[in-house]
Amino acid sequence: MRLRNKKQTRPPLPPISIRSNSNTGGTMDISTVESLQYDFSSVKAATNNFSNENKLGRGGFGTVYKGTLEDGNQIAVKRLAWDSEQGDLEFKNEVLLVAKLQHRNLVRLLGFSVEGNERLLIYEFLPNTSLDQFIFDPAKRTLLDWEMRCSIIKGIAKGLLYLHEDSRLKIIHRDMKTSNVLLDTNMNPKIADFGMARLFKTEETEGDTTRIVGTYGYMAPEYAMHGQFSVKSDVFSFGIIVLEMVVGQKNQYFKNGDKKEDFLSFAWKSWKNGTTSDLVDPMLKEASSSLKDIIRSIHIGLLCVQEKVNDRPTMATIVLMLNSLSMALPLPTEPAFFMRCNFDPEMPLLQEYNSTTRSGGLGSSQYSVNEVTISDFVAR
Ligand SMILES: Nc1ncnc2c1ncn2[C@@H]1O[C@H](COP(=O)(O)OP(=O)(O)OP(=O)(O)O)[C@@H](O)[C@H]1O
Repeated sequence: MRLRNKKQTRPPLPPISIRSNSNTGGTMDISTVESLQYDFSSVKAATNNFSNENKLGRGGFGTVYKGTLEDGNQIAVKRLAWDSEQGDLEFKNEVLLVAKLQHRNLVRLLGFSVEGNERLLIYEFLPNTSLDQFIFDPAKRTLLDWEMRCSIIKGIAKGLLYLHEDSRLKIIHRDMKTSNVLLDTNMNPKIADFGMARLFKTEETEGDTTRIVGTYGYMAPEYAMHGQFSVKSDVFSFGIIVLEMVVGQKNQYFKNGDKKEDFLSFAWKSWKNGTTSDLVDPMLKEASSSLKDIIRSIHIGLLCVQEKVNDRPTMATIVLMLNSLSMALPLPTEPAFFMRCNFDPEMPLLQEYNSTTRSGGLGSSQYSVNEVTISDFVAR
């Protein structure tokens, strides 16, 4: 059941004109807006006044709370750290567009609430939280056997394909990472935070931007360094996720016994030396009879993180590669970031790039390898 909407308390809003990248855009009437609009005070009550006990986590766009509606239904409420100049109407336009994107592998946006400067997004609640909390946790990781990891990888790929090609809009996620993949009760993956670049009024079409939304370690170099984003920068991030799923470690560095090595460098070195199985999570190696399939996933991951943007496959091709084990795969070329030689694991990955490629650049100390979302900075 939906919370009481604002029909009785607000003057009617004008019809909203929907902008769309496709030809299917049109004009949406007031009833559509109102069906998605939640009453602010009811959401506040559902989250117990945005209490700390209900806090699920905090990301680059704001804080997420668990909420329980009067009828007992659970929701996740993202209280946006709103610094955009975007007006109410434009915000509502964008929410309407994003809410229309519905797919089994996307977190469902149920609605929104606006009150003064407050902006809330209301999502379906996913009790198993995010993939990072499983794959990087030594105990929980054991719950993810190869079959499950493979099905999660395929689900993420399908969700991204929908965003890139199959939805009415062409959405480039720009911040794909394991913490943006939520898991439902059946461990079906659902991509979160898609459309945030739209809502925060950063440019959404392919091209150059001076406003970077993304997380170090997952960001394609052309995006991190030059603000150039495309579906292929999402493919790069997807490749990192695939590798992390197989390796069972964050992409910061690879723990090779007592040694720490740069994640992608080690992956590439192992591939070149024909020792790719060294990368595989020992837990998978012990339990699985599908080492060949696991190595194939590493192969696909390496194709996604290739330095040359055009060499990276599209999500459509990746879905095919994942589903058709007999499909021949091209040989990967060197990944991006591989040129780093003297790897210092304490040094954030892109600091080197910042110091060499950005004049003003980022305040380096506040950025870590893959923990921080950069939601808005002027790069050049
Ligand atoms: N719909 C949801 N259901 C359950 N938990 C959620 C939901 N959405 C978010 N969370 C939890 O809240 C945490 C914070 O989410 P949020 O998307 O704000 O941050 P993030 O993904 O960690 O970072 P970023 O903003 O950089 O993407 C997530 O890690 C997840 O555990």
